[in-house]
Amino acid sequence: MKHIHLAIHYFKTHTPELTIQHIQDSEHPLLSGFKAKTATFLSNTTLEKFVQAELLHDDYTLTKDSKRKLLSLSSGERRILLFDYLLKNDPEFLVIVNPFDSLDVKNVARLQKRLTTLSKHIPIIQFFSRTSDIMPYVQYILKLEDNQCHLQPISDFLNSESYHTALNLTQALPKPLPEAKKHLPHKLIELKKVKVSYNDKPILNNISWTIKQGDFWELKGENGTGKSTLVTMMIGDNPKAYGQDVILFGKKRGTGETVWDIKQNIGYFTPSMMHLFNGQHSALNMVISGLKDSIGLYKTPTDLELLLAKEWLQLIGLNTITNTTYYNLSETNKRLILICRAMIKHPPLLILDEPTVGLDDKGASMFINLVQKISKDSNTAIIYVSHKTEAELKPDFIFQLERSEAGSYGTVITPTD
Ligand SMILES: Nc1ncnc2c1ncn2[C@@H]1O[C@H](COP(=O)(O)OP(=O)(O)OP(=O)(O)O)[C@@H](O)[C@H]1O
Repeated sequence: MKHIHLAIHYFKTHTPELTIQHIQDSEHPLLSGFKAKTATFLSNTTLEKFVQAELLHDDYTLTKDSKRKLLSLSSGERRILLFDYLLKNDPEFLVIVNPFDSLDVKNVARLQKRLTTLSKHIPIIQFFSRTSDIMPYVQYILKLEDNQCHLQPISDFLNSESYHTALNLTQALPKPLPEAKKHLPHKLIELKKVKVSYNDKPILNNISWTIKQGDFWELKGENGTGKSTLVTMMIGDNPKAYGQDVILFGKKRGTGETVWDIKQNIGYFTPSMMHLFNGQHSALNMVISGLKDSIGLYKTPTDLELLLAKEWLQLIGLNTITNTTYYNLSETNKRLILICRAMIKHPPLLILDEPTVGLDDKGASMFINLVQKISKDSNTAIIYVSHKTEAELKPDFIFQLERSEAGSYGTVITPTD
């Protein structure tokens, strides 16, 4: 029997669970194969349930063989474990929600192969953000309109899609406030022969990396090679930096500087921090709050601060929505606002950890445009961590982590156009 496989554009406003309910209730003749079947969800929400079960009830279902806690695994390792577990249990039909997020190229290929095999035996529904993630076996795009299911052949959908929307970034990047100017060394970060191991397992081996003012770096490496570990060394969050040759903003780690001193110099963004910002603050106040290092705004801003935040919103074309509640913005606009919030102080270093995960093609393209603008027009150094190759990114250098028995070692690559 040939199964129907669907893809659905993933919007955070519609939970996959509710959409699946509509599909199962639908009388559409092509959807009858989903009725009265139990869906297995390969999703972050499912993963989060296992994490909570571990934290709250000492339930080690996923990690009982590895004897490691889920939270001590890298984000890719966690997802692979979940997929292995769920796929072993003979699902009746599968719902996969952005299944390739946080996976390296090899793991993506491995999962694609397994899904292709499974598609011969069970129906699969894929929620996607990036069109390039849609699996070749998918026959229809499903759209919900007024709770009714509409199917469009995949070829019609792909022919009608326009993938890239550039942000019209003609304006200059707003300048920092005059008092924000700081004297920092040309070499912002210096790591020399850094080693990290966890429970005697070597993770990083002799990593030497210098990040200078204004550099634009992409940090790459397979799942579990130590990218996040390396980032935590730089943002002052990893005690393993003590006693090693780690110089952050001119000061050797462990010579009296506080984590706060270090973080003052860093703007940081990763999608998992989005949940911190679900308050009722306006878009404008969210940007200004970047000057105060607070989540919302609790003090009346000065006229200069207001003007500066408006310039940032104007840069990204959102000057008409200054008073809109951040919560009600689209996913893309929320992220653009959070980058402006991180950048309003012109921090010496901006770290973006898998920043486009969950964005659709247009959103990712706009986001990358803004990152490029920041790299060209400011003295802020950027570290961009990602598995996804974004053709438009164009970093100055790539720091590539390669796995070895003795821990990962790092290679500097200068991309050629
Ligand atoms: N606290 C910890 N205890 C034990 N092992 C750890 C701990 N933190 C990280 N590790 C291990 O160190 C290795 C590197 O993890 P890290 O999160 O830095 O990798 P990564 O390159 O960011 O991976 P990914 O691409 O999957 O996010 C992994 O194998 C991880 O399981």
